[in-house]
Amino acid sequence: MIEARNVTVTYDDTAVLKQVSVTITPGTTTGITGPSGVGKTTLLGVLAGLVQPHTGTVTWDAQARPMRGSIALLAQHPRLVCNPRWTLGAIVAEPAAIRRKSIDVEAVCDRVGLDTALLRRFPAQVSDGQLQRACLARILVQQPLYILCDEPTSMLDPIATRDVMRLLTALAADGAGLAVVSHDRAVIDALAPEHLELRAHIAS
Ligand SMILES: Nc1ncnc2c1ncn2[C@@H]1O[C@H](COP(=O)(O)OP(=O)(O)OP(=O)(O)O)[C@@H](O)[C@H]1O
Repeated sequence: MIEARNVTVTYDDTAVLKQVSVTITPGTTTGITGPSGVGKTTLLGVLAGLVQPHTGTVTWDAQARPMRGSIALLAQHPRLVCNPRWTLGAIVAEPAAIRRKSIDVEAVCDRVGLDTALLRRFPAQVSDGQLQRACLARILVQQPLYILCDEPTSMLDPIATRDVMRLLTALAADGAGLAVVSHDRAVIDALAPEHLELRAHIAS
């Protein structure tokens, strides 16, 4: 499990997260909600090992660092994190290429509802929702222990939102530990009966 204990993150002398504790457990989904700017994305960064807390501790399966390939981040704006020079096919297949493993691309695309014809295109040639599906397909290929999702449905229509929520639920049922950030309480309530509500506080 990922355990964050009494984590404080400060930017420019302003405390964004203050004494926050949360545990991400394999096979369960933990919702993280709260108003804009309260520190939800920052907390995901801490859980991913990308943001160093100023005080407090984070451990990954009792280790001081996450195991390589054990965490996948589903970004709020996939366009900002996907390499624009890579086709969707390369983006999806990279985790398998690193491990020199073969994958059933059709099965993976089918599971996330991505038309395989889009795999030849570059990120600039597909919609946000299609790119989001490619990122989900990449996560299926990676098979991480933990999936950290930042507003996973914010760019999707209601049908795509339902599909993504079903997929995330299935991934947790398969044993992944999920953290899902959303400002939408309906999404959090549907995915994660257990949730952490971050509240704005007076900076000090
Ligand atoms: N690298 C940084 N340097 C300085 N301030 C930052 C940095 N990253 C985030 N912040 C600030 O920290 C606060 C929390 O940002 P964060 O993105 O974690 O909030 P959030 O709850 O995810 O917001 P939203 O719901 O709008 O996406 C914001 O006030 C933001 O301006």
